[in-house]
Amino acid sequence: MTENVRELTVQPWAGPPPIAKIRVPGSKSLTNRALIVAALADGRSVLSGALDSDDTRVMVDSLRKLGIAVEHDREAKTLTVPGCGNKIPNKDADLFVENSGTSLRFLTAMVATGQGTYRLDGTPRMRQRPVSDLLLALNGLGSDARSDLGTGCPPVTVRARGLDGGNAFVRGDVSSQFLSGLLMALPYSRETTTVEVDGPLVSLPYVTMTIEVMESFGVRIGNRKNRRFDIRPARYTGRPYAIEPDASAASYFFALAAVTGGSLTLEGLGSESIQGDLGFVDILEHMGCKVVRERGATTVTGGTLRGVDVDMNAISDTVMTLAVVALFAQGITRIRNVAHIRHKETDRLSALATELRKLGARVDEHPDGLVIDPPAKLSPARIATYDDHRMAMSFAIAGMKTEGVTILDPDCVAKTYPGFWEDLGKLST
Ligand SMILES: O=C(O)C1=C[C@@H](OP(=O)(O)O)[C@@H](O)[C@H](O)C1
Ligand SMILES: C=C(OP(=O)(O)O)C(=O)O
Repeated sequence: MTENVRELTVQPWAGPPPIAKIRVPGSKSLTNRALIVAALADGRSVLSGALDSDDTRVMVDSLRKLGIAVEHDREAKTLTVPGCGNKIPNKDADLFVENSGTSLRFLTAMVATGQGTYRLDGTPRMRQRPVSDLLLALNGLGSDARSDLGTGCPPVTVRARGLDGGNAFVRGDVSSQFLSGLLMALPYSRETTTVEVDGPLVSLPYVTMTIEVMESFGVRIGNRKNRRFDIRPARYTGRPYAIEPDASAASYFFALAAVTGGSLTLEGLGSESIQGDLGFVDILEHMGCKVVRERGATTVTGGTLRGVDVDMNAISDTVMTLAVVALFAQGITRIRNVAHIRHKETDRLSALATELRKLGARVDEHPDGLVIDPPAKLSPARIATYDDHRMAMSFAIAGMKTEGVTILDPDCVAKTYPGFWEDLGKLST
């Protein structure tokens, strides 16, 4: 790969298809959940295998501003969290979460369990990402949480006086992070709370993940039926907690195996994984890859690829990865039911349509998805990344198969995977 400050031209894979074992860094979603739950807990937690990236750094910085002295051992990849036993030490804090959706939504719910005034803000893009449905739910439980500019987005001020409990409704079709944030905070309400999801719930596996992390720290959700959750007052207990490698990050290596005909084993991501995004390999299998699922590892071996028609609502962080794999398949690929990805780091459907077209694909953009008709031969292109780590990492895989793919602003991968280019480079050496 040749690199300068602003762009990176990916060197196509040369030589026999890759056969390798890889371990990607820790899961962003598990690290940020474990941090919230450990911070509220009684006692100390040691999180091992934790991710160290922009999204987890802003979470750690925010917890420190709340007075919770999280220690980070970079070498050992551990975060040590002295739980505050739900007594958030600082009564006034300004939290800046850059463009981390999980941090913004989870911290907003967490601080509402405290007593004090907390302001949360982020990048200009974070200021366009919705949060009002979470604020409405918190206000229904006795909080005073506002979107300061009246936009329904950050900046947010929470004047916290603890949560009463009772009945809450939360919308589920914009982001599952509202519900996940609420669920993690609600054991600290004064009374039992029943949360009901209004309408459809996107990204469902992330809610299951939330419940599993809560259970690992000793809190069980009572009833859980028809998108209705009963949460009784309870306390988390600090503990050692091991974080799995990130399944969304793994998707780029699974995709590389798929398009090169190689065989890549992702270690630490086996049949026991609690991350929905590992389901990405099911789609690759459908497209013609061979998939071996074991305890502790998953292997994808590339084959002749055919287009698919797939609902990706549950695993939408891998939409961009699939869209790039679709460029190398025979026939059309249709991706459905992911309108919610227009609210993420960028409008991902629009960004994908624009950049896939630069490579020569014919793309129809629908309100909730894309239809991708791959070209006979890809054109060289300069790929804009829209400050979206997943645009950069996904289109890197196109560059591993095609001459002349240049990724603009490649460092945006730092949001979840600062070592991505290095890890990809190591495979070819
Ligand atoms: O809860 C989580 O950890 C996440 C939920 C998903 O967001 P939405 O629920 O907004 O789809 C996902 O895109 C994000 O990267 C992580
Ligand atoms: C959507 C993402 O992140 P978040 O919502 O946590 O900012 C992502 O990592 O793809």
